[in-house]
Amino acid sequence: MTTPAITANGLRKSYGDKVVLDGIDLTVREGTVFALLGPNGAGKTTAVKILSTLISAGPGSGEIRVGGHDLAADPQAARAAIGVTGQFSAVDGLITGEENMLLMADLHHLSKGEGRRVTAELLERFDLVEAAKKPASTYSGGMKRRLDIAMTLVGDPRIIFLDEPTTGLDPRSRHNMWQIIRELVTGGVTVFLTTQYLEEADELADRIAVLNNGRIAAEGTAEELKRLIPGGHVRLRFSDPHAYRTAASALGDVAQDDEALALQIPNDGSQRELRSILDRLDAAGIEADELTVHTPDLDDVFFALTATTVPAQTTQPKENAR
Ligand SMILES: Nc1ncnc2c1ncn2[C@@H]1O[C@H](COP(=O)(O)OP(=O)(O)OP(=O)(O)O)[C@@H](O)[C@H]1O
Repeated sequence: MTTPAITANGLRKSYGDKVVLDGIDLTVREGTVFALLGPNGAGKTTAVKILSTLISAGPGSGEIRVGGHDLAADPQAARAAIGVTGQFSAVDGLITGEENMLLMADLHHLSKGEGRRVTAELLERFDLVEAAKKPASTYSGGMKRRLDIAMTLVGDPRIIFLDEPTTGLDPRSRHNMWQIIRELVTGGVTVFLTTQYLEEADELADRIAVLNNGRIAAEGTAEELKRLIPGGHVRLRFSDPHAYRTAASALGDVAQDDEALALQIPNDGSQRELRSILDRLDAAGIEADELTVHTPDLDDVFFALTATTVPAQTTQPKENAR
């Protein structure tokens, strides 16, 4: 197994007596997208700032490793492996997109020729050739974000932190950004993303952690998280009323819709529970005309986990599935 791109144990940070991160553990596998989700003020940006060496972790934090380097012992080496874009963007509005890129190439000590070559290639890749000679302040939100990512890639980072990369973008620009992120990952880059958009995490992330009240309220794949909360069910529809009634009695505790000849059975979406329903139908010699599995969407999960009345869960998602 390869070394994870990022690991953090017991990450803590307080401002005065306000505890922002209360001991969070994170592991991000290489070449994957990890999404840190949370409501406003949950501490997402703080976590990104610590992991990307912009601020130090609080006292009592455990070991943090980024790109294989211990952040406390060798922050410089970790810094060389990462790129950061987002709320604290490096784009200078007063100079052109191209000049921003060339400046970045200088910062990375590329030769003049190499800097120009990389700049031209990235401007092309991020569809910024036409705008290259215009001041960055004239760019749209989507163009600025693309320039920001292009600037980050000048240093050829293996790990990229994207802090709310699509906040404020229109749907088309958001989809463009998602495509860019997917291409980065296809190229082997690890992406650590923060977002308030559940749809974004659902679309992009291999794993999602929900941050709430300074702790990880839950972590897993989108599917695992959706299974954490009630509301999932299997719906069976029949065309034959006799089969419908036989199924209802074979399955026992089910909600019946006599008009639609449909049965609704509470289910966590797991293969085991689904098999048990199918086995009972088989044993009764009945076949449904239609079977659909409904899992709650990530919105349901987010609201359930970040509601103030819900206590933090720190165990593995699968064990909390029911
Ligand atoms: N430098 C600072 N000094 C004092 N408090 C701070 C500082 N930086 C952040 N905080 C506080 O820490 C908490 C977490 O902030 P953070 O920016 O990490 O949240 P976030 O999850 O990124 O929120 P958002 O989605 O609104 O960006 C907030 O209550 C914020 O006010």
